[in-house]
Amino acid sequence: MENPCMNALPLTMTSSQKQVTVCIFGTGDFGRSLGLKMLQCGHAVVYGSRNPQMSSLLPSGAEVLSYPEAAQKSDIIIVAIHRDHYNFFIDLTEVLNGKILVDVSNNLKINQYPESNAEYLAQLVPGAHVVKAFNTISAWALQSGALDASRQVFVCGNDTNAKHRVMDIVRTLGLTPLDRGALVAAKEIENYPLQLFPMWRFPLCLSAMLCIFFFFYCVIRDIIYPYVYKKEDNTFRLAISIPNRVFPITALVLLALVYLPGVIAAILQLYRGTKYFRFPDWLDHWMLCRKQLGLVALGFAFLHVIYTLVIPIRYYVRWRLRNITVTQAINKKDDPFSISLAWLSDSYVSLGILGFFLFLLLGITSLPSVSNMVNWREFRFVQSKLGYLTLTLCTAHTLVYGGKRFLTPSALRWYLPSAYILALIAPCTVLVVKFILIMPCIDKTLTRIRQGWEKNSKSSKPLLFRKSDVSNKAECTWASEI
Ligand SMILES: NC(=O)C1=CN([C@@H]2O[C@H](COP(=O)(O)OP(=O)(O)OC[C@H]3O[C@@H](n4cnc5c(N)ncnc54)[C@H](OP(=O)(O)O)[C@@H]3O)[C@@H](O)[C@H]2O)C=CC1
Ligand SMILES: [Cu+2]
Repeated sequence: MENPCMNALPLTMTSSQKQVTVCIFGTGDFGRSLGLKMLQCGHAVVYGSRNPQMSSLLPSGAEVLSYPEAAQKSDIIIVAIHRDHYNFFIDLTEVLNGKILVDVSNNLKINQYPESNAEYLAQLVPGAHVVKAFNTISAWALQSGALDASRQVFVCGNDTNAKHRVMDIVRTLGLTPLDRGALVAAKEIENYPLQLFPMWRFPLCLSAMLCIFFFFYCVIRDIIYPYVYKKEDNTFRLAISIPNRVFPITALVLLALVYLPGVIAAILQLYRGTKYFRFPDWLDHWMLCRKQLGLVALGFAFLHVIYTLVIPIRYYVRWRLRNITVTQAINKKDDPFSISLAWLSDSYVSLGILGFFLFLLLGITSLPSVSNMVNWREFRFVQSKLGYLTLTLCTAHTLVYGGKRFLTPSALRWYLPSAYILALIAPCTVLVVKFILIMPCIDKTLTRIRQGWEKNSKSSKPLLFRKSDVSNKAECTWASEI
């Protein structure tokens, strides 16, 4: 069987680093799991507990003592206790002097206390070197070995030596330490496990809103309108026809919204004549979640593909085809073959296939494992050039589908145009503005601005960059160009 600890050991580790005696305060779930992992990885473990005799279910091979006794056995003490119970540390300040205290605690709410738990511990035991670590690893993951998704351990602390010793222990457990700097970073580290998909919230809410809007729009046009005017019951369209309209529309609008902030940012930079100005908050946030927007759009495009593939087996479609054929046979009259319709239909399908293929390619290259393997230029090429090509193909796919139908007055129902017309507004706007921006005269100015040139170089002072600005652009892996 594979050794649970050794599969990720760094090459530089020496055997002496492995044989550390670690003290763990608290014999609860986390203390037990971490102790077991440490024992498996060759460390000696001494537990500190309120009731050493009562402690059960502890990993065999570990010693259990009272808190003050256990503290004397090691100079690294992992505090696997909830913050509410830290008071007893006041009585241990002497014995903990000069020791490394590792705070693993989490809270129930973001920013629950004015200071981080680690800083609070440091205030209680001023003589100790407090290091924050391990809070992003769950007891369950430690026990089950299911650490693939969360091998990273954020570490921070004011004493560099103490921090490095903790990072060495983290490595011996087969985990990857990430140095987050001084102890002030503890608050951010403690908030991290409490976040619920922060970057996904906006894309998911937006797509839900778009879906709901277009769903009701289509219901009014395709179900209520025929019922009112022709007494036709089209409610069966709720199952496939309408979703297969809502999903591609949502996908196309979301894909356009991936590229819209980049276009807005370019216009802002041109207008201000400098890149050294902050973008407004909303634009900043929008740019940071472009990758998630793109992936949600890809999900909807996927649904559209599946819904389209089942069209030939639908009862309604088979009935209509049979009916048309029978009617033509009875009337002894057939439809002449229309070359233009054949062209339209084939181009529509072909544009859809190519658009979806490039869409998939964009999605795949935005995955960290793939994007880490390409250089910045290759990445920009895929995300920007291929991205715009995808948007163009998908927009053309929709335009060809509608053809002239979109513009005939009979397409209006209660003055409402086809939902596809609305869907085309965002992508067409992005493509037209982008087309203007890549005109040589404008593109030249924009490139100069991005290289640091300023229109009013004397008056404009550089402001601090934001996360989404140039320095961190690489983080945003769906669309990289602004
Ligand atoms: N469970 C998890 O998956 C994770 C937990 N953590 C953090 O690890 C710490 C421990 O969590 P967990 O093991 O789940 O919690 P538990 O409630 O299971 O264990 C807490 C331990 O704290 C000790 N303790 C000390 N003083 C007191 C007191 N006054 N009242 C109650 N218990 C006391 C107890 O050990 P004894 O009886 O031996 O004194 C107790 O077993 C927490 O800060 C938590 O946020 C972090 C990441 C993941
Ligand atoms: Cu389509």
